[in-house]
Amino acid sequence: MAQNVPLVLRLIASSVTAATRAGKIIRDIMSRGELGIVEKGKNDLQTEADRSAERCLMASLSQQYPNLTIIGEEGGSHCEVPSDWIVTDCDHNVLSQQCPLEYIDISNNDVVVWIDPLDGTAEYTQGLLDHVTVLVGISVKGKAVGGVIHQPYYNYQSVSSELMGRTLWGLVGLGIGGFQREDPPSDRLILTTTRSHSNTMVNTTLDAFKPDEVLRVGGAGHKVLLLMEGKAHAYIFPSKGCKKWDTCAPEAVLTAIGGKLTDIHGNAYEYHKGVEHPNLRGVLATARGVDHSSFVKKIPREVCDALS
Ligand SMILES: Nc1ncnc2c1ncn2[C@@H]1O[C@H](COP(=O)(O)O)[C@@H](O)[C@H]1OP(=O)(O)O
Ligand SMILES: [Mg+2]
Ligand SMILES: [Mg+2]
Ligand SMILES: [Mg+2]
Repeated sequence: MAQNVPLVLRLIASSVTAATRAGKIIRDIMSRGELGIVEKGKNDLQTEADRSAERCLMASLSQQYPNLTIIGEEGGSHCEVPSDWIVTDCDHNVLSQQCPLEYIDISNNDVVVWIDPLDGTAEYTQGLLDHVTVLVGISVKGKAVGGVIHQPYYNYQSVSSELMGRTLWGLVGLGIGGFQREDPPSDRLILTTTRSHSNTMVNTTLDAFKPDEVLRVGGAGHKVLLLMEGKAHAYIFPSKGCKKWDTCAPEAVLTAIGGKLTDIHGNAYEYHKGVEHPNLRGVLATARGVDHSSFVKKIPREVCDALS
């Protein structure tokens, strides 16, 4: 039955189960306590959880979609993975959805999958566990249209390990699942930004908005969740450092819910397979119902010039 379902919907349905399995691997590695931290660059860590979660996602998706371009943050080799890391079942709720007409005839060549096996690595190593997400983004003809965000430690302070975690998905033109959206308050301005990759440009920009509150938290996935939960109006990161695998899934899910994610000039990023990986012009994302262009206009001129 799944074979009759259009590729994009099938991919989201497979990504929901694969991302959930990857989240279990991330929790198991933390419980064992051997993180195997490697420094990839300045302020840029990788752990055994990043490597193992990526191998789980890569093996699971490439087995089912052998002709698809799949790009993962950790760029790991395709070595053997434990058989119980390969999950090939689909989420039935996603499969039963009506696919928007524009994606019915999409072929393998039109699609690139962007995988961030563990977003918020710095925070993971510091025990800020609910900042961690697993991101699977699906781009079609260069646009971020589908996404899965799995938060393996959602509710970890209040429920047992079998009950913690949540997985949400979105497809532009269809909507979202696994999540109840909320609007941010109308009487105050709340911004969210990086906690581990801040600099003068970030702080100058935030000051220009005169916010009532700034939530400095980890992860691109986590910050977009805050926008969709009504806990912040905008996610502002006027700096280099984020990459396509950080923003593809969050952009798609946020767009599907009515929000927007662009560079700081208000222009969309491209996600085709030849694109450069870094998001060189920063990130600006706004919640549904928030005027994105008014945020673009308030970014200080010198910051725009530095990221042009
Ligand atoms: N300078 C950087 N070097 C490496 N990764 C970065 C950098 N800045 C941002 N990122 C990635 O973007 C995510 C969002 O940024 P931040 O948490 O600082 O708001 C980070 O969790 C990290 O993803 P990852 O943890 O998957 O490597
Ligand atoms: Mg990383
Ligand atoms: Mg990331
Ligand atoms: Mg990562």
